[in-house]
Amino acid sequence: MSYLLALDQGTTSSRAIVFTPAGQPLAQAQQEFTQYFPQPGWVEHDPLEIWQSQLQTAREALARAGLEAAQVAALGIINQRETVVLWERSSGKPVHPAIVWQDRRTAALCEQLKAEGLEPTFRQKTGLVLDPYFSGTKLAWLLNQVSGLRGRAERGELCFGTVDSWLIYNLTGGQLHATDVSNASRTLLFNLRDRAWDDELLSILDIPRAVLPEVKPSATVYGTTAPELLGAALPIAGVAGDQQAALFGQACFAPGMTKNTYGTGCFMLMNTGPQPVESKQGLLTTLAWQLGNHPPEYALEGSVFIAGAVVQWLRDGLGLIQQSAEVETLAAQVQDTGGVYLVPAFVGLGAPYWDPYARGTLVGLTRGTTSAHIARAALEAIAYQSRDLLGAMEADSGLRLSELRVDGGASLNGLLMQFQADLLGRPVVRPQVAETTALGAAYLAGVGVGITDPPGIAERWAAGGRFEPRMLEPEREQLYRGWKRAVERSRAWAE
Ligand SMILES: Nc1ncnc2c1ncn2[C@@H]1O[C@H](COP(=O)(O)OP(=O)(O)O)[C@@H](O)[C@H]1O
Ligand SMILES: O=P(O)(O)OC[C@H](O)CO
Repeated sequence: MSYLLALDQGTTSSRAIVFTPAGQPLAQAQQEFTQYFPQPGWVEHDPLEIWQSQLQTAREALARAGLEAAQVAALGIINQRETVVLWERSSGKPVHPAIVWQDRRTAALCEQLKAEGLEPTFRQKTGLVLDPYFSGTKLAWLLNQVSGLRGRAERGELCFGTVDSWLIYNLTGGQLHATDVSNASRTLLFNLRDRAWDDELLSILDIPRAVLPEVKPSATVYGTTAPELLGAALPIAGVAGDQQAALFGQACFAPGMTKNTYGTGCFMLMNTGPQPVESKQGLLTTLAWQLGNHPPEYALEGSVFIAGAVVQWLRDGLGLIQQSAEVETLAAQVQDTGGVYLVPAFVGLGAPYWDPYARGTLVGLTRGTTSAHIARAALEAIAYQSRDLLGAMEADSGLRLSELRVDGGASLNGLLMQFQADLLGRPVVRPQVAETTALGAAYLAGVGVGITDPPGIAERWAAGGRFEPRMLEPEREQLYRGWKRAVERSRAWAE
């Protein structure tokens, strides 16, 4: 009876996993969906394809687990964050393709807001920076650029949501227009301390309140699914952004505990406890979660836009490998990159640089450079970007990390994890259950219906692989200096 169903709506695929009450995955289903690149720097998804793929995976996972929906105690939703969906309140029809977090179309609007001196206001109230990454300027773009939408939004005919809201709306048969605090904290419209939509920010971006969802805790009963969808009315009891959910799934409950997720991008989050910590190093301050009526917890976050996606580029763009996992064998053909650095600034650079005009750069090539050197440079770039984040995080928090908990698709790569440990000079630890983000969704839902709690989750967390640093400090620092030089070459390129 107390199985938990996690819906993990990621950037490139929808996934559903059924977990046992003890947090072990029982069955899963996954579906990739289409990525649209209508113009350079633009990235879109079809909201209906997101919904359909998510629903199908939920049904498949339940079928594979051999469970009736009625045996599931609760459902949790976690999602790619910041991506904007706008739909008709009455019919549920999207009025535009979803604008994905990676989309850079609002770079000029962000520049304009900065030129008007508004960045400190956004930073102080939301913990974010003025970068096209976040939802607010994407929603403003839709209302300003697509004919007819503003009037309809003002009349209350449209709903805005991040992907969690879109799924909640569909799962409840159009009954609920809601989001959780962690997703709201990624919109540029939400006041971190008041935990409410902020009138001043709404007015700057000219967003009518009527489009906004109701904001709720991350673990609480939102409502129930329409019974015909999954075969029973399941309580939706956990909702969070996927990166915050991974922090939860990694049991990072004490201030200072940190995880890094290596998926499409790389997202390092440090729990900072019940108070938001302002970053001086270009990191974000974000809401980690709120469990029922308890006070919320906050996190510092470093967001890197391209991590595992650089491996996809080696596969799909360059054709160097057939499958992502083959990158490890190719990179292992050489001992080092032979001085080659790849800066994967394909959609600009996120934390701590925040340069939407940076572009991908490959430097240090010689006649001796082979595909193996490039593959190795691609993997190392993921680790260098994470080192940038860790350095910033330790400077902001004043803490020194004793180890880094890792998860996500690319964390399965042993060569990358060893290089990461070497480059950080700290142990890197992978948990036994690799599906940490989905596990976070299940746990949040479990907390929402009162069948689990953080101490129980922390007790169940168990280490799987552990990578000890082996590199000597002079080599580590020399390599890292090279990376910093390479980053400089990539910057302000598309300006
Ligand atoms: N063995 C591997 N080595 C490096 N990268 C990998 C490996 N396996 C998968 N990846 C990368 O990990 C990413 C998928 O991880 P996942 O956690 O599922 O991401 P997301 O949730 O962002 O879709 C892809 O970008 C893929 O290229
Ligand atoms: O889809 P993922 O797992 O790469 O996560 C995307 C992030 O939530 C974007 O902020």
